[in-house]
Amino acid sequence: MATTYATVTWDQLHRDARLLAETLIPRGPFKGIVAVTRGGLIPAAIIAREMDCRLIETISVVTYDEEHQGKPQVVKAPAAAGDGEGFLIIDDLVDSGVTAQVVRQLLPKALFACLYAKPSGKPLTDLFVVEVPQATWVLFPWDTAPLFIPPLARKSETAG
Ligand SMILES: O=P(O)(O)OC[C@H]1O[C@H](OP(=O)(O)OP(=O)(O)O)[C@H](O)[C@@H]1O
Ligand SMILES: Nc1nc2[nH]cnc2c(=O)[nH]1
Ligand SMILES: [Mg+2]
Repeated sequence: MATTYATVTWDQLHRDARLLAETLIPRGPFKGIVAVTRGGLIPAAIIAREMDCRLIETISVVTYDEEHQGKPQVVKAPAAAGDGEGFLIIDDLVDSGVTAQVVRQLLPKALFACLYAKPSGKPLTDLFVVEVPQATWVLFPWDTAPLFIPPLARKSETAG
């Protein structure tokens, strides 16, 4: 597990997805979007809305599966996207790049875009919005919940 965390709020995610849509529009039009589930679903929904795209396919890749000794498994293939020609692939992030590599092998003609990219996965993307250090763990809004923090004054009372 990474040593530091980067928390992404709903607002930030929405802004970053809109920024990505803005840079993607001149690269289109696209026949459809392939969302990499599950993390790519919400970014893909925001981008599809901005790009006025209604054909949404999904691909699901499980990478950390002990049963298959860590070999990535495609548990849902993107049947409607063929070899990817004219399609846009959306994921939330690339880290090691393993997921992106599997997706690209299945859809070699598609464009791969994501919101956040760590250095190892970056070469596998065509477009991303923000680079994140390799040792940082990105906390997405769906991974987190607001937490009560005691006032500083009360904290020092208990410490004293
Ligand atoms: O570059 P990688 O090292 O492959 O990591 C990136 C992938 O990891 C996360 O998905 P995860 O497999 O955790 O599943 P989820 O999208 O269902 O949460 C993230 O959404 C990317 O798809
Ligand atoms: N939420 C989350 N999932 C990941 N999967 C691989 N890297 C990451 C990360 O930094 N954050
Ligand atoms: Mg994912």
